[in-house]
Amino acid sequence: MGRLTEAAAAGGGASAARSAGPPPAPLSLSSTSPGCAAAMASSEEDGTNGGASEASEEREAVGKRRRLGLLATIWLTFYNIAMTAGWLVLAIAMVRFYMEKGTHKGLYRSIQKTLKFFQTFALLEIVHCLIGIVPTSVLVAGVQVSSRIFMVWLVTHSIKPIQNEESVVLFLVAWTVTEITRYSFYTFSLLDHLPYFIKWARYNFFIILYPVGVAGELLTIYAALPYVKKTGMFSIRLPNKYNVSFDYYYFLLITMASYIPLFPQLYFHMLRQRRKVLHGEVIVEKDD
Ligand SMILES: CCCCCCCCCCCCC[C@@H](O)CC(=O)SCCNC(=O)CCNC(=O)[C@H](O)C(C)(C)COP(=O)(O)OP(=O)(O)OC[C@H]1O[C@@H](n2cnc3c(N)ncnc32)[C@H](O)[C@@H]1OP(=O)(O)O
Repeated sequence: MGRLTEAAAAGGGASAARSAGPPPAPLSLSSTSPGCAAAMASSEEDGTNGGASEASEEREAVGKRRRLGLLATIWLTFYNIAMTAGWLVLAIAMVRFYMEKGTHKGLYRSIQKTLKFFQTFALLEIVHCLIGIVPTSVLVAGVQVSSRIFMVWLVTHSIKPIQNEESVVLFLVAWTVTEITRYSFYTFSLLDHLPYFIKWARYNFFIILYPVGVAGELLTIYAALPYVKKTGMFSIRLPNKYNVSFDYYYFLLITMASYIPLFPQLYFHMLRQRRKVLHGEVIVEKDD
């Protein structure tokens, strides 16, 4: 039996509304539940939603907002405006730095406080999913946010010699452009005034920016390896009274390897979202 799991959201873009129905399955990176084969069908072809009028979309948006609750809507609007502003400040600081100095050396040092603050603040995204005020899967948001926190605090902040690597600029630029687009998308969606170019940017930029960001992150971890091996930082050697050992060098290697299964899942998740939001496709789950 086919089961409709994601309503086409083509017209109104993504409104933050979440409340009706249970939270997404937390144990799958996919937006579809395990054991089900997801089949994509164009709403225009099957007529499930393609003909929805603007009035019904508007009613749907209003209904969603009501269910979400005033407090959650106010909080999310504040959160998204603050995050858009934060990443804009970061973008301006980076452009100004490069224009004044003509080099990327010292860039990370000059913007690190703002970066750390706003990227760490993004941990709230996991909380938003957990308490159900946004419909994103906890696991998808968790992998996305924790990999960023890891890059910021346990790699770039902690391993000073790599801060001037070109790869750091690569992921900084990818993150910054992505987040300005993403948070302004959420903000305008909540305010029901989403310009098409922001929606378009949100669901097209990632096609290039995701691989660029991932390349920047992996190259930065790679550049850190010799230093980590030489210093033995964050590692615990035997013998010790707890009889535990931990090698940060190998941890970094495992983290790099974990991009191989995890990144494609995030990327394909975004491609599915793109088809849903820009092309009005619906996902129909088929139970085995
Ligand atoms: C401890 C060591 C860990 C190491 C792990 C190592 C493995 C790592 C592998 C992964 C690598 C990731 C690397 C990454 O850092 C690289 C980059 O980011 S490069 C830059 C490019 N990146 C991107 O484009 C991704 C950006 N990220 C996202 O889009 C999201 O974070 C993501 C969770 C991936 C996807 O989001 P989602 O599925 O939720 O889609 P939507 O955003 O469209 O949202 C769905 C609905 O929820 C509403 N929503 C969500 N958040 C909000 C909000 N803040 N305010 C209001 N509304 C929100 C949204 O509107 C949608 O609503 P609706 O369904 O009603 O339309």
